[in-house]
Amino acid sequence: MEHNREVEIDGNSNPIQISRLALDIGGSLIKLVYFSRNSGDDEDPPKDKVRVSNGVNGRLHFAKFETAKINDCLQFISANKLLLGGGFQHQENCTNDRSFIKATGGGAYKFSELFKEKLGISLEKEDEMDCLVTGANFLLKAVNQEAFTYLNGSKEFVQIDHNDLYPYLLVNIGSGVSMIKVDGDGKFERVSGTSVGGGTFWGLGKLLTKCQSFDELLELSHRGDNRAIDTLVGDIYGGMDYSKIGLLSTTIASSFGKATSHNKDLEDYKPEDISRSLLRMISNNIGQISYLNALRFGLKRIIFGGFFIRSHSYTMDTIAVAVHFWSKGEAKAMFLRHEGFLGALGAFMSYETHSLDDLVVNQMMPLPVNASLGMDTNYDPLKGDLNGTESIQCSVYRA
Ligand SMILES: Nc1ncnc2c1ncn2[C@@H]1O[C@H](COP(=O)(O)OP(=O)(O)OP(=O)(O)O)[C@@H](O)[C@H]1O
Ligand SMILES: CC(C)(CO)[C@@H](O)C(=O)NCCC(=O)O
Repeated sequence: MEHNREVEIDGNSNPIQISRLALDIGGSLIKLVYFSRNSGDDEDPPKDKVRVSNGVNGRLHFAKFETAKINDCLQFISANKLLLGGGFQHQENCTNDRSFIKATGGGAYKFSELFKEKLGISLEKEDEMDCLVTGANFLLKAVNQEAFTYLNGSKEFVQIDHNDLYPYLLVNIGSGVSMIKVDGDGKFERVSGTSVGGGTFWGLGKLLTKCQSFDELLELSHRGDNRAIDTLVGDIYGGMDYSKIGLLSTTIASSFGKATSHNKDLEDYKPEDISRSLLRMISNNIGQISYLNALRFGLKRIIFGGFFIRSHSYTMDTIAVAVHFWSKGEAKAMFLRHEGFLGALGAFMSYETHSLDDLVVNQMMPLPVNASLGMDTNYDPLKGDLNGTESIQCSVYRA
Protein backbone atom coordinates (compact mmCIF):
# COMPACT_ATOMS: atom_id res chain seq x y z
CA MET A 1 0.00 0.00 0.00
CA GLU A 2 1.02 3.55 -0.61
CA HIS A 3 0.74 5.95 2.28
CA ASN A 4 1.57 9.53 3.20
CA ARG A 5 1.24 11.03 -0.19
CA GLU A 6 -1.23 13.24 -1.88
CA VAL A 7 -3.80 11.45 -3.92
CA GLU A 8 -3.85 12.04 -7.65
CA ILE A 9 -6.59 11.29 -10.11
CA ASP A 10 -6.90 11.08 -13.83
CA GLY A 11 -3.22 11.62 -14.49
CA ASN A 12 -3.67 15.08 -13.06
CA SER A 13 -1.01 16.23 -10.64
CA ASN A 14 -3.43 18.25 -8.52
CA PRO A 15 -4.31 16.64 -5.24
CA ILE A 16 -7.83 15.41 -4.76
CA GLN A 17 -9.86 17.70 -2.55
CA ILE A 18 -12.04 15.40 -0.57
CA SER A 19 -15.44 16.51 0.58
CA ARG A 20 -17.51 13.92 2.32
CA LEU A 21 -16.79 10.35 3.22
CA ALA A 22 -19.38 7.75 4.22
CA LEU A 23 -18.96 4.17 5.35
CA ASP A 24 -20.91 0.94 5.40
CA ILE A 25 -19.24 -1.40 7.86
CA GLY A 26 -20.72 -4.85 7.27
CA GLY A 27 -20.10 -8.28 8.73
CA SER A 28 -17.67 -9.15 5.90
CA LEU A 29 -16.66 -5.95 4.12
CA ILE A 30 -16.27 -2.24 4.78
CA LYS A 31 -17.40 -0.08 1.91
CA LEU A 32 -16.30 3.56 1.47
CA VAL A 33 -17.84 6.20 -0.73
CA TYR A 34 -16.22 9.61 -0.95
CA PHE A 35 -16.55 12.66 -3.11
CA SER A 36 -13.61 14.55 -4.53
CA ARG A 37 -13.96 17.98 -6.06
CA ASN A 38 -12.46 18.47 -9.46
CA SER A 39 -9.45 20.70 -9.18
CA GLY A 40 -10.44 24.17 -10.30
CA ASP A 41 -14.10 23.16 -10.09
CA ASP A 42 -15.00 25.27 -13.08
CA GLU A 43 -16.78 22.69 -15.17
CA ASP A 44 -20.20 23.47 -16.53
CA PRO A 45 -23.14 21.60 -15.10
CA PRO A 46 -24.70 18.98 -17.35
CA LYS A 47 -26.57 20.69 -20.19
CA ASP A 48 -29.91 19.16 -19.35
CA LYS A 49 -29.78 20.31 -15.72
CA VAL A 50 -30.56 23.72 -14.39
CA ARG A 51 -27.88 24.95 -12.07
CA VAL A 52 -29.79 25.58 -8.86
CA SER A 53 -27.00 27.42 -7.13
CA ASN A 54 -23.26 26.96 -6.92
CA GLY A 55 -22.55 23.41 -7.96
CA VAL A 56 -19.55 21.31 -7.12
CA ASN A 57 -18.20 19.08 -9.84
CA GLY A 58 -16.18 16.07 -9.00
CA ARG A 59 -16.15 12.36 -8.63
CA LEU A 60 -17.64 9.76 -6.38
CA HIS A 61 -15.06 7.17 -5.42
CA PHE A 62 -15.60 3.65 -4.17
CA ALA A 63 -13.32 1.46 -2.11
CA LYS A 64 -13.68 -1.64 0.02
CA PHE A 65 -11.77 -3.57 2.67
CA GLU A 66 -12.31 -6.77 4.56
CA THR A 67 -13.89 -5.95 7.91
CA ALA A 68 -11.36 -8.27 9.53
CA LYS A 69 -8.66 -5.91 8.21
CA ILE A 70 -10.27 -2.75 9.55
CA ASN A 71 -6.85 -1.32 10.38
CA ASP A 72 -6.05 -1.19 6.64
CA CYS A 73 -9.22 0.83 6.18
CA LEU A 74 -8.29 3.24 8.98
CA GLN A 75 -4.85 3.64 7.45
CA PHE A 76 -6.37 4.27 4.01
CA ILE A 77 -8.62 6.99 5.41
CA SER A 78 -5.80 8.71 7.18
CA ALA A 79 -3.13 8.26 4.47
CA ASN A 80 -5.45 9.72 1.84
CA LYS A 81 -6.65 12.49 4.15
CA LEU A 82 -10.26 11.54 3.61
CA LEU A 83 -11.33 13.30 6.81
CA LEU A 84 -10.01 16.71 5.88
CA GLY A 85 -12.88 17.76 3.62
CA GLY A 86 -15.59 18.51 6.11
CA GLY A 87 -18.21 19.79 3.68
CA PHE A 88 -18.49 21.33 0.26
CA GLN A 89 -16.23 24.10 1.24
CA HIS A 90 -16.66 26.59 -1.55
CA GLN A 91 -20.30 26.94 -0.70
CA GLU A 92 -21.39 29.58 1.75
CA ASN A 93 -23.01 28.64 5.01
CA CYS A 94 -21.76 25.09 4.90
CA THR A 95 -21.25 23.57 8.27
CA ASN A 96 -17.82 22.37 9.06
CA ASP A 97 -18.59 18.91 10.31
CA ARG A 98 -15.14 17.41 10.51
CA SER A 99 -15.88 15.75 13.79
CA PHE A 100 -18.13 13.02 12.45
CA ILE A 101 -18.69 10.86 9.44
CA LYS A 102 -21.84 9.07 8.41
CA ALA A 103 -21.70 5.32 8.83
CA THR A 104 -24.09 2.45 8.49
CA GLY A 105 -24.03 -1.33 8.96
CA GLY A 106 -23.47 -3.23 12.19
CA GLY A 107 -19.84 -2.10 12.34
CA ALA A 108 -20.93 1.50 12.83
CA TYR A 109 -21.90 0.33 16.33
CA LYS A 110 -19.24 -2.31 16.83
CA PHE A 111 -16.27 -0.17 15.81
CA SER A 112 -17.46 3.22 17.00
CA GLU A 113 -14.84 3.39 19.77
CA LEU A 114 -12.04 2.26 17.44
CA PHE A 115 -12.72 5.15 15.03
CA LYS A 116 -12.77 7.57 17.93
CA GLU A 117 -9.54 6.24 19.33
CA LYS A 118 -7.58 5.85 16.06
CA LEU A 119 -8.94 8.73 13.96
CA GLY A 120 -10.55 10.97 16.58
CA ILE A 121 -13.80 10.86 14.67
CA SER A 122 -17.35 9.97 15.71
CA LEU A 123 -19.48 7.73 13.55
CA GLU A 124 -22.93 9.17 13.04
CA LYS A 125 -25.06 6.08 12.63
CA GLU A 126 -27.60 5.73 9.88
CA ASP A 127 -30.05 2.83 9.69
CA GLU A 128 -28.79 0.05 7.45
CA MET A 129 -32.10 -0.72 5.70
CA ASP A 130 -32.76 2.99 5.15
CA CYS A 131 -29.35 3.36 3.55
CA LEU A 132 -29.74 0.30 1.32
CA VAL A 133 -33.02 1.66 -0.04
CA THR A 134 -31.72 5.21 -0.47
CA GLY A 135 -28.64 3.88 -2.25
CA ALA A 136 -30.64 1.64 -4.55
CA ASN A 137 -33.16 4.36 -5.43
CA PHE A 138 -30.35 6.81 -6.12
CA LEU A 139 -28.57 4.39 -8.46
CA LEU A 140 -31.77 3.42 -10.25
CA LYS A 141 -32.76 7.03 -10.81
CA ALA A 142 -29.51 8.86 -11.27
CA VAL A 143 -26.95 6.57 -12.88
CA ASN A 144 -27.15 5.64 -16.50
CA GLN A 145 -26.64 2.02 -17.39
CA GLU A 146 -26.86 0.95 -13.78
CA ALA A 147 -29.49 -1.80 -13.79
CA PHE A 148 -29.30 -4.80 -16.06
CA THR A 149 -30.78 -8.23 -16.61
CA TYR A 150 -28.60 -11.27 -17.12
CA LEU A 151 -29.67 -14.39 -18.93
CA ASN A 152 -27.73 -17.03 -20.84
CA GLY A 153 -24.50 -15.10 -20.58
CA SER A 154 -25.91 -11.90 -21.95
CA LYS A 155 -26.22 -8.65 -20.08
CA GLU A 156 -28.92 -6.19 -21.06
CA PHE A 157 -29.13 -2.73 -19.54
CA VAL A 158 -32.61 -1.68 -18.45
CA GLN A 159 -33.81 1.86 -18.97
CA ILE A 160 -35.71 2.63 -15.78
CA ASP A 161 -38.80 4.77 -16.09
CA HIS A 162 -38.76 6.92 -12.94
CA ASN A 163 -42.53 6.93 -12.84
CA ASP A 164 -42.69 3.17 -12.98
CA LEU A 165 -39.93 2.18 -10.58
CA TYR A 166 -42.01 1.18 -7.55
CA PRO A 167 -42.81 -1.21 -6.08
CA TYR A 168 -39.86 -3.55 -6.31
CA LEU A 169 -38.19 -6.15 -4.13
CA LEU A 170 -34.64 -5.28 -3.12
CA VAL A 171 -32.60 -8.33 -2.19
CA ASN A 172 -29.29 -7.42 -0.60
CA ILE A 173 -26.93 -10.38 -0.47
CA GLY A 174 -24.20 -9.57 2.00
CA SER A 175 -22.98 -11.92 4.72
CA GLY A 176 -26.69 -12.54 5.33
CA VAL A 177 -29.58 -11.62 3.07
CA SER A 178 -32.22 -8.90 3.53
CA MET A 179 -35.34 -8.72 1.38
CA ILE A 180 -36.99 -5.32 1.30
CA LYS A 181 -40.21 -4.27 -0.41
CA VAL A 182 -39.58 -0.77 -1.71
CA ASP A 183 -42.55 1.50 -2.37
CA GLY A 184 -40.83 4.86 -2.76
CA ASP A 185 -38.10 7.10 -1.37
CA GLY A 186 -37.91 6.21 2.30
CA LYS A 187 -40.99 4.00 1.94
CA PHE A 188 -40.11 0.40 2.50
CA GLU A 189 -40.55 -2.70 4.63
CA ARG A 190 -38.05 -5.48 5.29
CA VAL A 191 -40.28 -8.42 4.48
CA SER A 192 -37.85 -11.29 4.86
CA GLY A 193 -34.27 -12.40 5.17
CA THR A 194 -32.13 -15.49 5.28
CA SER A 195 -28.93 -16.36 7.05
CA VAL A 196 -27.90 -18.50 4.08
CA GLY A 197 -26.04 -15.83 2.16
CA GLY A 198 -22.63 -14.62 1.05
CA GLY A 199 -21.01 -15.47 4.37
CA THR A 200 -22.31 -19.01 4.01
CA PHE A 201 -20.82 -19.42 0.54
CA TRP A 202 -17.48 -18.01 1.58
CA GLY A 203 -17.41 -19.77 4.97
CA LEU A 204 -18.41 -23.23 3.79
CA GLY A 205 -16.36 -22.83 0.62
CA LYS A 206 -13.25 -21.97 2.62
CA LEU A 207 -13.67 -24.98 4.88
CA LEU A 208 -14.39 -27.40 2.06
CA THR A 209 -11.83 -26.23 -0.51
CA LYS A 210 -9.10 -24.62 1.62
CA CYS A 211 -9.31 -21.55 -0.62
CA GLN A 212 -7.54 -18.50 0.74
CA SER A 213 -9.71 -15.79 -0.78
CA PHE A 214 -13.26 -15.20 -1.92
CA ASP A 215 -12.09 -14.46 -5.46
CA GLU A 216 -10.14 -17.70 -5.55
CA LEU A 217 -13.28 -19.58 -4.55
CA LEU A 218 -15.27 -17.86 -7.29
CA GLU A 219 -12.51 -18.54 -9.79
CA LEU A 220 -12.61 -22.24 -8.89
CA SER A 221 -16.33 -22.35 -9.60
CA HIS A 222 -15.65 -21.36 -13.24
CA ARG A 223 -13.86 -24.63 -13.82
CA GLY A 224 -16.12 -26.86 -11.76
CA ASP A 225 -18.88 -29.29 -12.64
CA ASN A 226 -21.58 -29.54 -10.00
CA ARG A 227 -22.84 -32.84 -11.40
CA ALA A 228 -19.99 -34.58 -9.61
CA ILE A 229 -21.56 -33.67 -6.26
CA ASP A 230 -25.20 -32.79 -6.79
CA THR A 231 -27.79 -35.48 -7.32
CA LEU A 232 -29.76 -34.70 -10.46
CA VAL A 233 -33.31 -35.74 -11.23
CA GLY A 234 -31.84 -38.03 -13.91
CA ASP A 235 -29.64 -39.77 -11.30
CA ILE A 236 -32.79 -40.76 -9.45
CA TYR A 237 -35.00 -41.38 -12.50
CA GLY A 238 -32.56 -43.50 -14.51
CA GLY A 239 -31.61 -40.67 -16.87
CA MET A 240 -35.19 -39.62 -17.55
CA ASP A 241 -37.01 -36.32 -17.04
CA TYR A 242 -39.85 -36.24 -14.52
CA SER A 243 -41.94 -34.32 -16.99
CA LYS A 244 -45.26 -34.71 -15.21
CA ILE A 245 -44.11 -32.20 -12.58
CA GLY A 246 -41.92 -30.19 -14.94
CA LEU A 247 -38.49 -31.46 -13.88
CA LEU A 248 -35.80 -32.09 -16.47
CA SER A 249 -33.31 -34.91 -15.91
CA THR A 250 -30.63 -32.20 -15.60
CA THR A 251 -32.41 -30.34 -12.77
CA ILE A 252 -30.71 -30.60 -9.40
CA ALA A 253 -32.81 -32.88 -7.22
CA SER A 254 -30.55 -32.63 -4.18
CA SER A 255 -27.62 -30.23 -3.76
CA PHE A 256 -24.55 -32.11 -2.48
CA GLY A 257 -26.65 -35.31 -2.63
CA LYS A 258 -23.81 -37.37 -4.10
CA ALA A 259 -21.57 -36.50 -1.16
CA THR A 260 -23.54 -39.01 0.92
CA SER A 261 -21.72 -41.78 -0.94
CA HIS A 262 -20.21 -44.17 1.60
CA ASN A 263 -16.98 -44.79 -0.22
CA LYS A 264 -15.96 -41.17 -0.84
CA ASP A 265 -14.38 -38.54 1.36
CA LEU A 266 -13.82 -34.81 0.93
CA GLU A 267 -10.45 -35.46 -0.73
CA ASP A 268 -12.21 -37.48 -3.44
CA TYR A 269 -14.04 -34.39 -4.70
CA LYS A 270 -12.43 -31.63 -6.72
CA PRO A 271 -12.43 -28.20 -5.02
CA GLU A 272 -13.71 -26.66 -8.25
CA ASP A 273 -16.75 -28.99 -8.29
CA ILE A 274 -17.46 -28.25 -4.64
CA SER A 275 -17.26 -24.51 -5.28
CA ARG A 276 -19.58 -24.72 -8.28
CA SER A 277 -22.10 -26.83 -6.40
CA LEU A 278 -22.06 -24.52 -3.38
CA LEU A 279 -22.44 -21.41 -5.51
CA ARG A 280 -25.41 -22.94 -7.31
CA MET A 281 -27.03 -24.12 -4.11
CA ILE A 282 -26.83 -20.74 -2.42
CA SER A 283 -27.72 -18.67 -5.48
CA ASN A 284 -30.66 -20.95 -6.29
CA ASN A 285 -31.94 -20.80 -2.76
CA ILE A 286 -31.77 -17.01 -2.62
CA GLY A 287 -33.43 -16.79 -6.05
CA GLN A 288 -36.24 -19.05 -4.88
CA ILE A 289 -36.87 -17.26 -1.55
CA SER A 290 -36.79 -13.93 -3.39
CA TYR A 291 -39.34 -15.14 -5.88
CA LEU A 292 -41.63 -16.39 -3.08
CA ASN A 293 -41.47 -13.00 -1.41
CA ALA A 294 -42.12 -11.21 -4.68
CA LEU A 295 -45.13 -13.47 -5.13
CA ARG A 296 -46.39 -12.63 -1.62
CA PHE A 297 -46.64 -8.98 -2.54
CA GLY A 298 -47.30 -9.22 -6.27
CA LEU A 299 -43.91 -7.70 -7.21
CA LYS A 300 -42.63 -8.24 -10.72
CA ARG A 301 -39.19 -6.75 -10.32
CA ILE A 302 -36.53 -8.16 -8.06
CA ILE A 303 -33.34 -6.13 -7.77
CA PHE A 304 -30.30 -7.88 -6.36
CA GLY A 305 -27.47 -6.08 -4.60
CA GLY A 306 -24.68 -6.92 -2.16
CA PHE A 307 -21.09 -7.97 -2.70
CA PHE A 308 -21.88 -11.68 -2.90
CA ILE A 309 -22.89 -11.13 -6.52
CA ARG A 310 -19.58 -9.55 -7.40
CA SER A 311 -20.68 -9.10 -11.04
CA HIS A 312 -20.05 -12.80 -11.36
CA SER A 313 -21.70 -14.29 -14.45
CA TYR A 314 -22.47 -17.71 -13.05
CA THR A 315 -23.95 -16.27 -9.83
CA MET A 316 -26.17 -13.85 -11.76
CA ASP A 317 -27.17 -16.50 -14.25
CA THR A 318 -28.16 -18.94 -11.50
CA ILE A 319 -30.20 -16.32 -9.64
CA ALA A 320 -31.87 -15.12 -12.84
CA VAL A 321 -32.68 -18.66 -13.94
CA ALA A 322 -34.13 -19.49 -10.51
CA VAL A 323 -36.39 -16.41 -10.59
CA HIS A 324 -37.41 -17.16 -14.18
CA PHE A 325 -38.03 -20.85 -13.44
CA TRP A 326 -40.11 -20.39 -10.29
CA SER A 327 -42.11 -17.44 -11.59
CA LYS A 328 -42.67 -19.12 -14.96
CA GLY A 329 -41.22 -16.02 -16.57
CA GLU A 330 -43.51 -13.59 -14.67
CA ALA A 331 -40.86 -11.97 -12.48
CA LYS A 332 -37.54 -10.49 -13.58
CA ALA A 333 -34.21 -10.50 -11.78
CA MET A 334 -32.19 -7.33 -12.17
CA PHE A 335 -28.65 -6.55 -11.05
CA LEU A 336 -26.76 -3.34 -10.33
CA ARG A 337 -23.31 -2.24 -11.43
CA HIS A 338 -22.61 -0.72 -8.02
CA GLU A 339 -24.18 -3.71 -6.30
CA GLY A 340 -21.98 -3.67 -3.20
CA PHE A 341 -22.19 0.05 -2.43
CA LEU A 342 -25.91 0.58 -1.78
CA GLY A 343 -25.54 1.07 1.98
CA ALA A 344 -22.47 3.29 1.69
CA LEU A 345 -24.17 5.44 -0.96
CA GLY A 346 -27.24 5.70 1.27
CA ALA A 347 -25.08 6.88 4.17
CA PHE A 348 -23.39 9.36 1.81
CA MET A 349 -26.79 10.73 0.75
CA SER A 350 -27.80 11.24 4.37
CA TYR A 351 -25.52 14.24 4.95
CA GLU A 352 -27.82 17.16 5.52
CA THR A 353 -26.16 19.54 3.12
CA HIS A 354 -27.30 17.55 0.13
CA SER A 355 -30.09 15.16 -0.60
CA LEU A 356 -30.89 12.59 -3.22
CA ASP A 357 -32.07 15.30 -5.56
CA ASP A 358 -28.96 17.40 -5.65
CA LEU A 359 -26.37 14.83 -6.60
CA VAL A 360 -26.36 14.82 -10.37
CA VAL A 361 -24.45 12.09 -12.04
CA ASN A 362 -23.10 13.30 -15.34
CA GLN A 363 -21.82 10.07 -16.72
CA MET A 364 -20.22 6.81 -15.80
CA MET A 365 -16.52 7.33 -15.82
CA PRO A 366 -14.59 4.16 -15.10
CA LEU A 367 -11.35 5.41 -13.71
CA PRO A 368 -8.75 3.18 -12.15
CA VAL A 369 -7.86 5.63 -9.40
CA ASN A 370 -4.23 5.13 -8.52
CA ALA A 371 -4.97 6.04 -4.95
CA SER A 372 -7.71 3.49 -4.43
CA LEU A 373 -5.96 1.06 -2.23
CA GLY A 374 -8.84 -1.36 -1.90
CA MET A 375 -7.74 -4.94 -1.81
CA ASP A 376 -8.82 -5.92 -5.30
CA THR A 377 -6.74 -5.14 -8.33
CA ASN A 378 -8.54 -7.20 -10.95
CA TYR A 379 -10.77 -4.43 -12.26
CA ASP A 380 -11.77 -5.20 -15.80
CA PRO A 381 -13.48 -2.28 -17.54
CA LEU A 382 -14.63 -4.57 -20.31
CA LYS A 383 -16.57 -6.69 -17.89
CA GLY A 384 -17.73 -3.61 -16.06
CA ASP A 385 -16.78 -5.26 -12.80
CA LEU A 386 -16.64 -2.67 -10.08
CA ASN A 387 -14.15 -3.59 -7.44
CA GLY A 388 -13.90 -0.36 -5.62
CA THR A 389 -11.31 1.11 -7.93
CA GLU A 390 -13.62 3.23 -9.98
CA SER A 391 -15.24 6.61 -9.77
CA ILE A 392 -18.30 8.34 -11.19
CA GLN A 393 -18.23 11.83 -12.61
CA CYS A 394 -20.93 13.87 -10.89
CA SER A 395 -21.98 17.25 -9.56
CA VAL A 396 -23.49 18.17 -6.26
CA TYR A 397 -25.98 21.02 -6.05
CA ARG A 398 -27.55 22.59 -3.07
CA ALA A 399 -31.18 21.47 -2.66
N1 LIG B 1 -12.98 -9.86 -1.18
C1 LIG B 1 -13.99 -10.40 -0.49
N2 LIG B 1 -13.81 -10.87 0.76
C2 LIG B 1 -14.82 -11.41 1.46
N3 LIG B 1 -16.06 -11.55 0.95
C3 LIG B 1 -16.31 -11.10 -0.28
C4 LIG B 1 -15.29 -10.49 -1.06
N4 LIG B 1 -15.84 -10.12 -2.24
C5 LIG B 1 -17.12 -10.48 -2.21
N5 LIG B 1 -17.42 -11.09 -1.04
C6 LIG B 1 -18.76 -11.63 -0.71
O1 LIG B 1 -19.52 -10.53 -0.29
C7 LIG B 1 -20.17 -10.81 0.95
C8 LIG B 1 -20.29 -9.53 1.73
O2 LIG B 1 -21.11 -8.65 1.01
P1 LIG B 1 -21.47 -7.21 1.55
O3 LIG B 1 -20.24 -6.41 1.70
O4 LIG B 1 -22.54 -6.68 0.66
O5 LIG B 1 -22.10 -7.57 2.95
P2 LIG B 1 -21.74 -7.08 4.43
O6 LIG B 1 -22.20 -5.67 4.56
O7 LIG B 1 -20.33 -7.36 4.76
O8 LIG B 1 -22.68 -8.07 5.25
P3 LIG B 1 -23.92 -7.75 6.20
O9 LIG B 1 -24.75 -6.71 5.48
O10 LIG B 1 -24.64 -9.05 6.31
O11 LIG B 1 -23.34 -7.24 7.46
C9 LIG B 1 -19.29 -11.87 1.60
O12 LIG B 1 -20.03 -12.65 2.51
C10 LIG B 1 -18.83 -12.67 0.40
O13 LIG B 1 -19.80 -13.61 0.02
C1 LIG C 1 -28.13 -8.88 10.12
C2 LIG C 1 -27.94 -8.18 8.79
C3 LIG C 1 -29.09 -7.20 8.57
C4 LIG C 1 -26.63 -7.37 8.92
O1 LIG C 1 -26.33 -6.71 7.73
C5 LIG C 1 -27.81 -9.17 7.60
O2 LIG C 1 -26.71 -9.98 7.78
C6 LIG C 1 -29.07 -10.03 7.40
O3 LIG C 1 -30.03 -9.56 6.87
N1 LIG C 1 -29.03 -11.32 7.80
C7 LIG C 1 -30.13 -12.26 7.66
C8 LIG C 1 -30.85 -12.42 8.97
C9 LIG C 1 -32.21 -13.09 8.81
O4 LIG C 1 -33.18 -12.40 8.42
O5 LIG C 1 -32.30 -14.29 9.00
